[in-house]
Amino acid sequence: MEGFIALERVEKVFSVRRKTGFLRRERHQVRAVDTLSFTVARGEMVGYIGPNGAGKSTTIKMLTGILTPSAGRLRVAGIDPSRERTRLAHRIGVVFGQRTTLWWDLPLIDSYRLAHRMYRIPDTRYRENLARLVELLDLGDLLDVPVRQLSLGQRMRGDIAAALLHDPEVLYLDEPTIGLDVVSKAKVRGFLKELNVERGTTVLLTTHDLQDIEQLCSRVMVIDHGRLMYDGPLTGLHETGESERTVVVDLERELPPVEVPSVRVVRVEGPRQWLAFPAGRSAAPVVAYLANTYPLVDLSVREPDIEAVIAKMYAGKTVS
Ligand SMILES: Nc1ncnc2c1ncn2[C@@H]1O[C@H](COP(=O)(O)OP(=O)(O)OP(=O)(O)O)[C@@H](O)[C@H]1O
Repeated sequence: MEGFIALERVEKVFSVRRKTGFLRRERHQVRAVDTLSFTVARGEMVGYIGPNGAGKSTTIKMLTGILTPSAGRLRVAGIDPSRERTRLAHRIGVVFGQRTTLWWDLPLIDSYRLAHRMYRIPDTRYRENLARLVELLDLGDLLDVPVRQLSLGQRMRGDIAAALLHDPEVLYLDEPTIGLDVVSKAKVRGFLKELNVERGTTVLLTTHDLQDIEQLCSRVMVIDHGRLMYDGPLTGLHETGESERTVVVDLERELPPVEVPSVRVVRVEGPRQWLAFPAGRSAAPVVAYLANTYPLVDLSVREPDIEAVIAKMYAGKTVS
């Protein structure tokens, strides 16, 4: 089993009690993660996405050692997380967008001082890292502000710095841009990109915001019902989801819907027409046919909306 992060047929089954009647409860099992196998190479930045309840958080919790797998084999940097959780903690950083690890009532800097001692970061390294993170994440004016007074975007940047003070080789990010405004999102994304390129930090990113994935990850894994449904480049999702690309044509004048083999006209508005065809096919023959047959003024090809593609995948097509 190779890879900096490696899972081999990992399972996590929860036993839950369900109320089935007055005073009656039955035990039943929830298979949150089901024979999951994948590897992530050192320095990769991978998106880990799926609908609510798909098993993403459970996977991350097993990767940090908080949860022990029910079956299978799991390694992070050669370490078995649930057996050597403390040793692993020095090599990984975790950011949960919906929960802060910072001390709510204390100034931001106090949480960093605590991390300094908790991770036993050598003094010089701590000072260097703090200075670099404060600069890159624009935290200079915030260090003396109590965490509860920070805006969501400021707090998120504060949390990211806290997760990186001890120079982790792996960073798990769970919804790092949730609730942030456009400017804060751009800041966080810009920083993560730089971190990955300059430090070679391996990043596993869970998000519902597909722009995070589009802008940061060349590889994406889609999980549903605890199983891996797709693993590959983001562009490949279009084909998997059997979505459609759209050609928008501007004709010289209003005309009846154009007729192009294997293409549907989905909308006509004056001289402008919208044509749809399967995303997996090349646009070249469609464009050539249109140019030879109709009086064109302009033409553009639009890629399918990724959210729609994923929604289609979730609607029942299992692909591996
Ligand atoms: N401690 C637990 N006890 C019982 N069931 C659990 C526990 N933790 C998670 N589950 C169940 O396991 C499944 C996967 O949950 P998980 O939190 O991993 O999903 P997720 O993909 O992270 O979802 P979300 O996007 O909503 O955070 C769900 O059915 C959930 O109810």
